[in-house]
Order: sequence, then structure tokens, then C-alpha cells
Amino acid sequence: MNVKQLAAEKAVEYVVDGMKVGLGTGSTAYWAIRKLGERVQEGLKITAVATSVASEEQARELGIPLVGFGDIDGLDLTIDGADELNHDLELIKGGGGALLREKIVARGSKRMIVVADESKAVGTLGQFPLPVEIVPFAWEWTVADLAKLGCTVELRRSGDGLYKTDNGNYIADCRFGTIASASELAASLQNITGVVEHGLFIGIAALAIIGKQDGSIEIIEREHGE
Ligand SMILES: O=C(CO)[C@H](O)[C@H](O)COP(=O)(O)O
Repeated sequence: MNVKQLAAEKAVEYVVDGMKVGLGTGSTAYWAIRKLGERVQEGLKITAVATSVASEEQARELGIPLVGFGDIDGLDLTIDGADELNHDLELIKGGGGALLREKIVARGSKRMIVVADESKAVGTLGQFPLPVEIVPFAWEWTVADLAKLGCTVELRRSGDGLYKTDNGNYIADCRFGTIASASELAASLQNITGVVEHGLFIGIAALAIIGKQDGSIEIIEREHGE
């Protein structure tokens, strides 16, 4: 059973004619984009923006109509994956390196649906290293500032060199083990000048659709205003 596909295809049921849709990034969002492509070929009328070059290419191949950010002032719905999520729908994202674009797109959406398999649902965030996008300039100092927050930091690598995001920045993967307060940590991260954005998504996701190995689906909805 492909539980990522299960969750992703359930989320696509929330898409209706006329919607402006944000396309996430990663191996779960892949299935959502694929299903959306099928529905577009069957006549669904939507427009979309993508959160990464990879998702944009996938959408284009499937014939999903893409628009520029200058053509629309917001989105109705974004469907995206997560690396970890807790019961308050606080997320760690950025395992695929697209966290900055993902956060811009999710924040510009009336609703964000998170799609994940059950391994991503945790009691406390922090086992997954928190991805933080940082500018290459003086990255050594930024990494040192991040380490002062109580994590071990590894600059993400790709092949022989350093990994670069679609925006030309680096990713510092910060292993905290346990994140007691996501909002306090988010505030500390935002205070570090070399940080472009971090992978904590707080108060953004409205709904999580979690696919389980037994073929069932769990839905978690965030209380309004939480
Ligand atoms: O945040 C992300 C990419 O930046 C992904 O949504 C996250 O890494 C989950 O990916 P996957 O669905 O492949 O497990």
C-alpha cells in the first residue's frame, strides 16, 4: 500500500473547479500533483503555482495550467507534504529543500492541507533535523549562531559540494532532538540575520490527511484561531 499516494489523492478531492492551487514539493506532493493532472485531463478547471522547479516541471508535463505570482493575489488551497507534524498541526518542512517557497505559497493560501504517511505524525517535533535556509555569505557565523540555540548543525551537501536551494541559498539541518516550544524557537531563528527562513510552519496548516498502513486515513483539523 502506498500510503503517501493514499493521503495525497484524498487531499485532491478538496480541489474544485475555479480554484487557484499551490503545488507542494516532495514524494507525497508528487502524488497529489499526479492526481491533479489526471483530473485536469478529465476537465477540471484550475490554475496553479508550484513551490519548486521540480514540481513546476511535473505540473507542466501533466498539462496543469501554471500562472505567475503577478497574475493572482492569492491561492484557495495548497497541498504539501511535511517531514514531521504534531497534533496542533505545527510542522517541520524543508527536507526537500523547498521550505522558503513552500512557506510563501502556503501563507498566501486560504487553506493549506498537509499530506503525509503516519511515520510523520509525532508527539513532539524535533527528531527530524530542522532545515533552515541561510545565505551563503558568512555562513560559518550563521551556523555558529544556530548552534547556540542548542542544536547540532550540519550544512546540507549534494554530491561533492554544498546543496543549494532553488533560491541559491544553503540549508543548515539543525538537530534539536526535542523542540519544546516551536513558536519560541521560531522567534529565535528569525532573530539570526543570516537566516532566510526556517522549516517550522506554525499556524499555517488547516488540515492534515495522514495515510496509514492499514489503508485508513486520519484527518486532523486545526481549531480555528489556534
Ligand atoms: O518540505 C518538503 C520539501 O521541502 C517536503 O514536503 C517534505 O520534505 C516531505 O517530503 P516527502 O513527502 O518526500 O516525505
